[in-house]
Amino acid sequence: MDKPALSSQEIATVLTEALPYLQRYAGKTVVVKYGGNAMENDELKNSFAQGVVLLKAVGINPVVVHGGGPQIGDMLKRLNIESRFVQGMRVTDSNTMDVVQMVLGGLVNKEIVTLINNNGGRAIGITGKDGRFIRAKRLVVTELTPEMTAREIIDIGQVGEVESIDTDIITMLQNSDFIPVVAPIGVDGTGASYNINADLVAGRLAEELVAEKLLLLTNTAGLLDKDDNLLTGLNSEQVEALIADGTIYGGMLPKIQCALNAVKCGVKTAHIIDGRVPHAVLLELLTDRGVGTLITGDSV
Ligand SMILES: Nc1ncnc2c1ncn2[C@@H]1O[C@H](COP(=O)(O)OP(=O)(O)O)[C@@H](O)[C@H]1O
Ligand SMILES: CC(=O)N[C@@H](CCC(=O)OP(=O)(O)O)C(=O)O
Repeated sequence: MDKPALSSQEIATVLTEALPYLQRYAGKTVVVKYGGNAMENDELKNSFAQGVVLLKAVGINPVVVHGGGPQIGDMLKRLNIESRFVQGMRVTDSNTMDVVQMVLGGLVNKEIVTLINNNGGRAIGITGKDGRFIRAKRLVVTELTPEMTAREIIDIGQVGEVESIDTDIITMLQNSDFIPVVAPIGVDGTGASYNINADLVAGRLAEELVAEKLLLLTNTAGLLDKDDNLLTGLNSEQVEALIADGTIYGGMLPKIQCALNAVKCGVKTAHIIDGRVPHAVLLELLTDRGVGTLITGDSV
């Protein structure tokens, strides 16, 4: 069925609605985290790539950080390697690390690069090992179960946290009109690889670049309350309360933590948005319609 055409006036309204946003964000950096769960189908992936290319074309600097958790999970299953998560992080032994590098650095990264390039952009895909630009260290995870008398460290293998980020390679690519596409793999001083949750990389990169915005695309309407209602705006105290009462759990934990850290560290706003909505990035950035949860450092 043909899509209903917009009238000329409606088209003009859409374009003029975008004008103040285009003026506000021109020359600014926007870090977009594209979660593996939001890469549901080809149409969605292509509309994401179109949005990123459009931003670059109008003088905004998008930096894409992608995940690929479900894609890693599928490949591990095909290879009969069992996988489990502890506090939202994939336990990563050396076989799993190999698969993480193949899937994130190879398949997913190059698929996004290809989609952006096919839509007329110029994307360059990198992992944190390129130029050693994401320095990582082992993430220490602890737990306290009723049987324990004190918190204990759990070994989750080659899972990393970001130690430092050298933004030179990103700014160099931006200045040459390329769109950086970053896979969340870090490296330590010995050259060992680390599997880092993509939200953590996106948040830290947004901080280091002092980005205007951090957009975290996921597979929910945003942050939901216990009755699945969308929470449109939250500050750090409200978020802490929702973590404490169990409303925020699993994969949403690193997402919300990195959004909070980012806004505390100078990123103007962070948004958790519905990556299942076609053109979610453009709707969030260039229209009056926000499409998810806004996180700010202060009261909202
Ligand atoms: N309060 C919450 N609101 C929305 N989603 C939540 C919440 N708490 C936990 N989640 C879970 O977090 C998931 C998103 O995180 P994740 O699976 O890591 O996605 P992504 O691949 O986009 O990073 C949601 O699909 C949902 O299952
Ligand atoms: C340590 C850890 O859990 N790393 C993630 C990296 C990918 C990721 O973060 O992907 P999403 O954004 O799609 O969830 C993983 O192995 O799944």
